[in-house]
Amino acid sequence: MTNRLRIQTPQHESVESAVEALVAERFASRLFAEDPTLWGPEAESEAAIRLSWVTLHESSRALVPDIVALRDELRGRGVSRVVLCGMGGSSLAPEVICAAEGVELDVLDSSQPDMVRSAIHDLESTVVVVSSKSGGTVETDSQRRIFEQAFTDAGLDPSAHIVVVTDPGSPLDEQATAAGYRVFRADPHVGGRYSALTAFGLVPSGLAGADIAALLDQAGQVVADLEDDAASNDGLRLGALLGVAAREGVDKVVLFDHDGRGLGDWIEQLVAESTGKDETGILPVVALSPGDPVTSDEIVVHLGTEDLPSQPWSAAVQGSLGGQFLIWEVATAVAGRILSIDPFDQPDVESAKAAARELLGGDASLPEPDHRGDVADVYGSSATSVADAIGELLQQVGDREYLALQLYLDRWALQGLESLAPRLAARLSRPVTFGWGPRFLHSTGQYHKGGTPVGVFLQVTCDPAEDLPVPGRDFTLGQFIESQAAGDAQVLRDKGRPVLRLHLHDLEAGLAAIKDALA
Ligand SMILES: O=P(O)(O)OC[C@H]1O[C@](O)(CO)[C@@H](O)[C@@H]1O
Repeated sequence: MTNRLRIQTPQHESVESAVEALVAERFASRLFAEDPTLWGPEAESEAAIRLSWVTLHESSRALVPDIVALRDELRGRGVSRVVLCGMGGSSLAPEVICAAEGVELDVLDSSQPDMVRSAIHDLESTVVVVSSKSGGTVETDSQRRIFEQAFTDAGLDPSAHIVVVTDPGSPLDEQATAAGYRVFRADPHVGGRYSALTAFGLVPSGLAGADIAALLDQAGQVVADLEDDAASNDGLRLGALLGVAAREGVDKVVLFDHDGRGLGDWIEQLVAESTGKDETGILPVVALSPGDPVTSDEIVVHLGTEDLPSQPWSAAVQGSLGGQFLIWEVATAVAGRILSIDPFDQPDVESAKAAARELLGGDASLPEPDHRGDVADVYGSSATSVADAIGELLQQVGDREYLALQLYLDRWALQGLESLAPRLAARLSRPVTFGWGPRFLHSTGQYHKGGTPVGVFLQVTCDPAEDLPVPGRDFTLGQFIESQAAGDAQVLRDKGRPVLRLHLHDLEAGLAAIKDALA
């Protein structure tokens, strides 16, 4: 498939001169030579260990035969269902790769007890890929423990059904090696959100049946263009467009994927976690239809088409999936350069994790609700009904603000709730993002806490139908997800942002009340 980028901007000269400056300083060839000095002295040490993604189309080749052989061996044993346990960069790329090829992959990126429990079935024919770069992400570690227990209870050997992807020497590497699991060690010089073409993207996708060799070929085909110090370089042009737009205050990017492969969710993490820091950045807004409402501070990007949207700031990006991964990674690195931020760290993600750890470990107490109700408890508002609390929150969405809907619910069971976002955006005439918790904490979570401080937040949590203990830990998943929501709310409030949390005791009635109030 031909790769093609079309852009439209009212600031043609500024974008052109940004591209010319990048060409003059040989940004592209230096990036592909892994030059860590491109983002300034403060970013240099992190960049020095994060740039190997530019060569993955070649260096990841060696993985392909091993993954295909394991897939054949598993299928020979009747193991064909693949569940992926992993958060953010450890799960978003495989989700897109498998969706693009129409192969089944159950992506379990949640700590919601009902959702995790619903993944435990057909164990005899299931392989669980446990993916974590750091090897310390609590969601992933908890899922691993739960599956180990489930396999053992079913009389199955966990080592015959669990495959691990992690960085060499991580705590997970050590545990998994000791337990006799099959371990794929990823390239440690690639950050999570740039890891689509490492073992993190390839192992689960390949086991599920995707053509991973073709994906690497596709990436290889765009390298010559992307490393070229030329004004025609699509990575430079897209990055310059995003960076210049953000500098002009057009700092939200609406992403609509015409191919329906969910590429927007992958770009969302890449752009939000890479740029959303130092109180600046680009907020991605995933659109559900090409006609979703757009505000004047948004740039609209359509994926999988050559047809430019009609908005003044817009782009159309067409191409193979492997090519798109690389083009967006280069563009994000370029936008980071233009915004003078380090596109390879995520400094504010840790603050919410730390707050959740304190709440879970009993070092801090969970907040009491401001109002207790039969259907829902209210936190962060003096209102005594769902409708009034939401009404008050929406009052705080002014001309500069955006609203973030953050639902810590079972995303498999409640698919379709995403449509609340565009409907609300039409009502408010402001951008509205939608995130399933805790998935979004590893994606837009960095931007919400570290980016431009104009977010207004609605959190929804619920009593699980049935809680799930985490084997070997002194907490349940229900306690964990509540601590995650409360921890994130605490960090946001400390930063002066409005956060309303509605905790539903009756899921159906609570969601109906929320939908009514938002409508
Ligand atoms: O692969 P890990 O180490 O489990 O991390 C998962 C995700 O968590 C983050 O570190 C932070 O949310 C992401 O950058 C990363 O993709």
